[in-house]
Amino acid sequence: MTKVSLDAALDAVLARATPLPAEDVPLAAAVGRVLVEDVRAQEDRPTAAESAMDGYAVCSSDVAQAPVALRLAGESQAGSPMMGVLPMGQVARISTGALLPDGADAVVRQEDTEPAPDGAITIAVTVPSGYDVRQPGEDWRAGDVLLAAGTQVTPEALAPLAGAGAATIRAARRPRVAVLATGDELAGVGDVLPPGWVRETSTTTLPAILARAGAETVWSAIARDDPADLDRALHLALAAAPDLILVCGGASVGPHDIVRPAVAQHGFSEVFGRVLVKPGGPAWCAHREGGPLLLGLPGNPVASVVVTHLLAVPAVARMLGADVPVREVTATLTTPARGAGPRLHAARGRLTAGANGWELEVLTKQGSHQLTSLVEVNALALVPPGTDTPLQPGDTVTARLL
Ligand SMILES: Nc1nc2c(c(=O)[nH]1)N[C@H]1C(S)=C(S)[C@@H](COP(=O)(O)OP(=O)(O)OC[C@H]3O[C@@H](n4cnc5c(N)ncnc54)[C@H](O)[C@@H]3O)O[C@H]1N2
Ligand code: MOO
Repeated sequence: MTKVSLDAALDAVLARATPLPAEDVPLAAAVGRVLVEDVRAQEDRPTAAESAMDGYAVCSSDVAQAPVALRLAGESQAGSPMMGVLPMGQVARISTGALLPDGADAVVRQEDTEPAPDGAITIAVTVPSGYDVRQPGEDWRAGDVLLAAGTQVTPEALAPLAGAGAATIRAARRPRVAVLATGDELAGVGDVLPPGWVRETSTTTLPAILARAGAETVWSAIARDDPADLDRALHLALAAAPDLILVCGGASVGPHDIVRPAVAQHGFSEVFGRVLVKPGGPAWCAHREGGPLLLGLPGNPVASVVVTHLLAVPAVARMLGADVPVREVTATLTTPARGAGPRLHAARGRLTAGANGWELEVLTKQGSHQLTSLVEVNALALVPPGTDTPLQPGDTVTARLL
């Protein structure tokens, strides 16, 4: 069984996590997807000169001697432009976003006008040409690349995509994940808890973490520590055509840890067998030609969460075609942080913005069976291997954001 550093484990996982085939994605479902093609604007934005304010479209030379009363020629509303040309010496009522009539070159705001006798309008101020006018193409020109291939779509970027007429985008499809929890002692969240059993947490938690990363869980189940049950569950998991399988539990060295041989029977070969990280030491990885990738997660529920963040989330990012983001900051410890001998210690912590930069509190109850710290955790303190003396408050540590 090969034991590797966390960096080597991540390299091995990423080497086997390739971007998935592209598909057309409706805009409403595009957040988190990574573009495989540039998105170009279909037309200029704005398409023509339009008003930035509610008021009156004028010819700036007509109001050079303001105050001046001018005849009202008509109205240009957003969506219903004024037809024809604005006659010299006249104004047109205009609303924000309405097309500027031909012959006008500026807008006077409503507040700077007053009604005058006979339906005329008194313009109280002078305005230069172009005043309060949105110029055609000032946002972008037809054909401009708005989002380049490789960009990951954010909720905010939906506005320019929609504004540019991109009803669909081309992006790698979402990774499909299967999650299998194993153990005779696992009870469902709503079940009566028999003595000696424990409520199963991973089939709820891990899909949620991976959904945030952009994956969809297409299958999940609990299997018993029984070769036939496990074999059947693996058949079903594979039938769901996943790109990534997470198998939780049975990773360690006990007599009921039968997952590795069961997986091998399905044609998988081991990529690595243990990782020098705490929690998560028994994490392992297996692969078979043509996929899927399989990550074996330690049963201890916190270890499975930590390994999902450290290895499965980057794999999902790579399958989506994204750069694997390094979301790390240097933080000052407000509590001690222990090392874990030759292993990297990924201690659950709470990162906050202090007066002098990021501060990290290592949370209490660091046992990998203890769920309490997951209520507050928002970062992992990465204490390097070989840290024999605990780090102290005031020392700095690398914090990985979750
Ligand atoms: N002799 C050794 N014993 C153990 C070692 C070791 O190196 N030598 N490693 C320890 C570490 S570290 C971990 S982590 C666990 C991992 O063990 P397994 O992957 O075989 O997990 P299980 O034995 O099946 O379960 C461990 C623990 O977690 C609970 N569990 C399991 N699955 C779930 C789930 N889906 N939801 C909630 N809780 C779960 C299970 O009831 C056990 O309490 O091994 C140590 N032992
Ligand atoms: O490393 Mo285990 O994964 O501590 O609980």
